This record gives sequence, C-alpha cells and structure tokens, in this order.
Amino acid sequence: MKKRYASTWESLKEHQVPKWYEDGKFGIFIHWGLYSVPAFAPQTWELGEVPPDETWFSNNPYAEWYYNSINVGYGPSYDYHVQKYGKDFKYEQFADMWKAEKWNPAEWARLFKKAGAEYVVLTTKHHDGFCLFPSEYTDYNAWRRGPQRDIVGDLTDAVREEKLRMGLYYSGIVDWTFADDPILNNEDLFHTASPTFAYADYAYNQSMELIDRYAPSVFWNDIGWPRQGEQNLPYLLSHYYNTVEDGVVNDRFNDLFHDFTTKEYQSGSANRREKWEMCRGMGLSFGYNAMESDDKIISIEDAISLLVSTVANNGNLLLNIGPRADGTIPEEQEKRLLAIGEWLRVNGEAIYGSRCSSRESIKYTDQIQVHFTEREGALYVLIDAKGRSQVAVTVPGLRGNAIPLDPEVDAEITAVDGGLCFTVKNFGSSQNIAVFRLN
Ligand SMILES: C[C@@H]1N[C@H](CNC(=O)Cc2c[nH]c3ccccc23)[C@@H](O)[C@H](O)[C@@H]1O
Repeated sequence: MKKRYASTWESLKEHQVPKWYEDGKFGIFIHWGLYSVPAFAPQTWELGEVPPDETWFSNNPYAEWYYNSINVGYGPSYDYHVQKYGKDFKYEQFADMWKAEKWNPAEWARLFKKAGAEYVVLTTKHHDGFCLFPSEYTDYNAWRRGPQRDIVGDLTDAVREEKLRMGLYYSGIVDWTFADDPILNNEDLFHTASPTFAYADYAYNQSMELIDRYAPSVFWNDIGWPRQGEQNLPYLLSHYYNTVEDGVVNDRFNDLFHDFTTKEYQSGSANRREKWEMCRGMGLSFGYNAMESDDKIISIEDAISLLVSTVANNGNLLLNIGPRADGTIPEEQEKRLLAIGEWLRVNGEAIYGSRCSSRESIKYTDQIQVHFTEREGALYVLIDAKGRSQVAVTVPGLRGNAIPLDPEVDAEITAVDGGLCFTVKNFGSSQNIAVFRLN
C-alpha cells in the first residue's frame, strides 16, 4: 500500500531517500533556455572561490545569468550585449530567436544513457522566468514562443524511453519577470525576490502543474522558496510524494526540508552521514558559454576523479551540460560524457549500488588519493593518481587479495606490515583511476 503523506512537516520527515537515488550516483544536469542564444559570460571564477559580492555578480561566469548581468548596466556581459545586440535590445527578444531547430531529444537521451547516467535534471524555469513547458500561468514559454514545443515533456518521454529517471529544476524564489532589481550580492539574491503572495501562488501553481503533468523523480528547487509561500510547502511536498512515492527533493527550500543536501562547485558543505549531491558545469557556467572551449573545461580525468571522490563520500554527482540554442550538444561536452560512460562500463561495479565505506578516503598528496566503497559484501579500493602514469601506495588495515576491475590495469599487490601495497605500473584505459575489488 502506497504511503500517504499528510501536509505536515512531521509526516514529510518520514520520507526516506529512495534506493534508486542512493544507487544512481550519476546524473546529468541540463541548463537550456533563452540565455543559450547569447551564450556569453566572462570566464572568471568557480562559485565559492570568491565572495558572492559585487565583483562576482558583475563578472558572473554563469551564462544563464545573462539577464541580470546586462541588467546591472555595466561589466563584460553588458558591454558584450551592447556591442552585439545594441543597448535597446530586450532580453525577451531572445524568445523568438531560440528555435532549437536541430534538437533531437531521443539523441540526447541515448547520449545520457551511454554516459552511464541514471537520472537527468532539466531546467523548467530558470531565474529569467521563461518556461520550457506549456504553463497555464504564463505565455512566456517554449510552447508559445521560440521552439514552440513542450521541451520538458519531449525530453521526459525520451529519457524515460532509455529507462533513466527524469528530474525537473525550478527557480523557486528568483523570477525576473516578477522582480528584476539588479542582483549585486547574496543579500540581494535572497531579498530582491518578489514579496507578493501572487508570486508565491504562481510558484506553487507552476510546481503543482509540473508535478501533475510530468511526475518528476527529482524536484530540484533552486536558491529558495518564496517566503510568503512557506505555508504552502507542506501541502506541495506531500502532494509531490503522494504523486511520486520515490521522488526526492534537494535542500533549497529555505532550509525547511530536504531528502539530500547540495554542493555547487566550491559552495555548500557535505558530510558522509547524509545523502548529498554535487552539481557543477563542465566549465565555470551552467548555461552554454560559447567562449568555454575544450581547453577551458574540466578534463576527463578530473571529471571521473570528482565522480569517484563524491560517491566515496556518500554523494551523487549531477554534472551539467549547456546545450547550444539550436539543440546540439557541444562536442567537448559530449566527449566527456562518453569518456565517463566508458570508465563506468569497466569500473561501475564499484560505483552503482555501492555505499559509503566506514573507511574514510586517504589523501597521500594532491595527486594521490585512495577512496573506498562497499557493495554486496565486497570492499572496493579506488586509487586516484591524477596525472601520474605509475604509483605505489600502501593502504593500511587491508588484507587478502585485490583484483583490478579493468583487465588492462597492470598492478602488483603485496602484503606489508598492517596493510597492502598497491604498485600500479599501468592504468590501462582507466584514466589514472584504478579500481580494485578486495575479496
Ligand atoms: C545550479 C545553479 N544554481 C545557482 C544558485 N545556487 C546558489 O545560489 C548557491 C547555493 C549553493 N548551495 C545552496 C543552498 C541553498 C541555496 C543556494 C545555494 C543558479 O544561480 C545557477 O544559475 C544554476 O542554476
């Protein structure tokens, strides 16, 4: 019998993180929308590298922040906009330039499957307020304008066709079609939001239509929830769980409730005892930034290293792609997804369905770390030797024999006092991360 949740925090607190989310480990985030047309942002810092103050917000590397970056009236994006489109060009004119003319959702879903992802999270409405679904509550949407398609519905169908879970991102507290005071610091971020009950109801109503139309496996709210709408959250979330029993929500509802906590680049914190998720773009931006060339985005081995260290510490990795306005995925992004899929095809036994080991990760040097996962009674030792072709590490407290999951890995394991010494002479095709199963 399906559990029924009452619209109370007590009832909601009984919700458990579902097995599919614990097991899934790797998701694809997608930021796609009007901002994908200009596809511009300065390449400055990772979130959390510098304080979220005027310097950050007027040199924002997030291309999906283009509206605010020009709305502040100065800075690299403003200059770019004036030069390329002219001072009087309004952001909402991008709504008729975004055609998604080369978009094939089935192709995207096949790529995500090949990447080894278990779930996908797509922006349904980002801070600019443009909706990628035929909302009853605004015509500023991709059904009426631009692509003239139900982007959310078409991708949801294609993703589910590939037996992946579909999640939806919603910008709860920030919507620049309701309140667009320029945001120049974190106080603004949380306090320039529309203060009206009308907006709170708008966010509630759109969330309800997303739940009822698409039954998403993840409801990924961003930044916060309208303060005037906090009273409607227990009902909204109980409706969500009563509609999607094994759905999950993140921790961006004003710290009122979550299934999992979130990190974003260097921002946010995580502890191994609680389920968490790391999200980041492949470069410094979530939305496509045409300036982010192959040499400017995360390397394949760093992406796999991030997946391994995240999973070994009880997290999931939600790695973002920023598609072009025409619906194609930049080659450099596709290359990384395929390489991650390759690595997981060989080493995924230590990742999917694994659980955090009681053994903490060991950092020998900046380049050499050893992580542990456990699964079905086996212990996995994941040796991350970034940038090295050979490595020898002694892992204390281990005994027995260790088998590399990748047959191309050439390694010798010898028992030394109180542990096992792993000498890896060749990492094979495993991108400098060799995984061993200890029996
Ligand atoms: C996935 C990205 N999220 C950004 C918002 N993130 C933050 O405000 C930073 C943040 C990290 N952990 C949090 C917890 C609660 C609220 C915000 C954050 C958005 O501003 C970006 O455009 C993108 O959509």
